[in-house]
Amino acid sequence: MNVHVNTETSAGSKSNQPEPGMRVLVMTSVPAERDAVLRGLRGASRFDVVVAGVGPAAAAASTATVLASAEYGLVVSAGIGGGFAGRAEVGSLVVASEIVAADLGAQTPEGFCSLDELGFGSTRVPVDTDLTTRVTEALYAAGLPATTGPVLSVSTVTGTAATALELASRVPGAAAEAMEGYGVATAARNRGVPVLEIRAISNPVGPRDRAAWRIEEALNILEAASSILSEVL
Ligand SMILES: O=C(O)c1cccc(C(=O)CC[C@H]2O[C@@H](n3cnc4c(=O)[nH]cnc43)[C@H](O)[C@@H]2O)c1
Repeated sequence: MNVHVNTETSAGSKSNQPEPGMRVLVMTSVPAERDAVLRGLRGASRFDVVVAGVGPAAAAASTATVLASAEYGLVVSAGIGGGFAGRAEVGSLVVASEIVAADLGAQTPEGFCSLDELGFGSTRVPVDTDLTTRVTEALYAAGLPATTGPVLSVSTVTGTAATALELASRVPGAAAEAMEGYGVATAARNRGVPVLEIRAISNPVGPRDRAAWRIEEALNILEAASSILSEVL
C-alpha cells in the first residue's frame, strides 16, 4: 500500500452526511491514478490519497487499514473505469449513485443469482443522494462531462459484448464498471463513514481491446475532477 498522508489531525464525521471541513480519504488502485488526483487537489491538506491495489479484496483491506489509523468524514473510491454504451462515453466522468458488486453471487441453470437473492447480505452500497448530486452538478458546472448512475464493481474486467449486456440488464441504468468501489465502500460502511465513487471513463465496457484504452485522457479528466472535489467537499 502506497500512502500519501497529510499530517493534520482530524475531526471527521461518522454520520451519513459528511461535514464541511472533514478529512477525506481518496483510494485509487494504481499510482498513476493517485498522481492524477494529487495534481488536481494541488496540495489541499484535508485530503489523503492512498494506492490500494487492483481489485475488491486489495481495496477493502487497504481501506480498512487506513480507516483504522485515522478519522475521516468521507471516503472516495476514484480512478479510471469502463463506461456502458449510451450511459458514459470515453473521456467523461461518472459519479456513483450506488455501488454494486455486480458479479457477487452464484451461477444457476436459470441465470445469475446475486448474494441478496441467496440471502447472504447485500451487493449494493447506497451513496448519499445529496452528496452525489452536489458533486455531479459541480463537475458539470465546471464544464466537465459528468453523469451519475450505478457503478458496478467486478472481479473480472468485462471482455465481451454478451457480458456487457448481461451486466446492464442485471443492473438497470448501469453507467460504469471498475474493480474497487465495492471493496472501498464495504470498508467505509463497516466504520460508518460515507462513501463516494468517481470514475473517469477510459474505455467502453465490452469486447476487450486493451490497446484502445484512453488512459491518458481519462487520467487528465480525473485530475480536473479532483480539482473540483477540493472545492465542493
Ligand atoms: O497502464 C497505465 O498507465 C495505467 C494507468 C492508470 C490505470 C491503469 C489501470 O489499468 C487501472 C486498472 C483499474 O482500472 C479500472 N478499470 C478501467 N477500465 C475498466 C473496465 O472496463 N472494467 C473494470 N475495471 C476497469 C479498474 O478499477 C482497475 O483497477 C493503467
